[in-house]
Amino acid sequence: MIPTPHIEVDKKGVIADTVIMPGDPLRAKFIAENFLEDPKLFNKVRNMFGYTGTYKGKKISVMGSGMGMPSIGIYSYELFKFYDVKNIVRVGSCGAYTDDVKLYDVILAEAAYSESSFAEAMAGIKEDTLKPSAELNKKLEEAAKSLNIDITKGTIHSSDVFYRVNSDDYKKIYKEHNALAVEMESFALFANAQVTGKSAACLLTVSDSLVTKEATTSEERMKSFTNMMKIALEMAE
Ligand SMILES: O=P(O)(O)O[C@H]1O[C@H](CO)[C@@H](O)[C@H]1O
Ligand SMILES: O=c1cc[nH]c(=O)[nH]1
Repeated sequence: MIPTPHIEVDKKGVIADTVIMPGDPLRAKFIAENFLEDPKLFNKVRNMFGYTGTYKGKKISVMGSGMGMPSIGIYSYELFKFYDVKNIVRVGSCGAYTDDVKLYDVILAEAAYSESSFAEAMAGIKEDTLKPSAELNKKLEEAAKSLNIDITKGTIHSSDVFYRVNSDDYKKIYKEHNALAVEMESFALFANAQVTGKSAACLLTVSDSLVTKEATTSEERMKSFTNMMKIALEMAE
């Protein structure tokens, strides 16, 4: 079924085996324009920009996912199921739940805990914690090491809500699930990888802290989170 309702590509092979996937489509544009050689725009439906180019000679794609599980649920499923994409590496921003991680630190998700009904609605998956591909994580760790970039490994929280009436709710989630930080997509991405037999992983950069209330600007979030981008690209290479 190509093109799909949300991706206008009508041929297989235009999108690479590995897709680097930030939430923000402008971050996808930034990665394509600053890191890929000869990037070609393949999708602009709903301004969800997707590009294919090469990195150190290897074909690679980068595409935005939008915010939240319904959005990444659509894009990652279409990429895995209809465009034969094998690997999706999310590169996102997150809010720290603990002082152990600081602004700009890079986190490699070892598991995503969520209260979301996405996985159960999608495929009857009842677990509230889903795992990324162990193989992709190993390669991402090796890539980070080769680039001399420190990463923190641990569980993350994939939340359906950005704003909570009780802003201290995170303390309970941190305590019960040992989640280092919060973002809004990985649980659905990992569920779709499981359902389609493909591979997914997630690197996050700490954009703000629920503990200290420090925060980066939206400009910084779009452009300065380059360490996780370099790790993901190096892994694909
Ligand atoms: O920076 P991205 O990848 O969009 O990730 C985080 O930022 C958004 C919220 O501001 C959510 O999508 C969350 O997961
Ligand atoms: O989902 C997110 C992303 C960044 N910061 C947060 O507090 N939540």
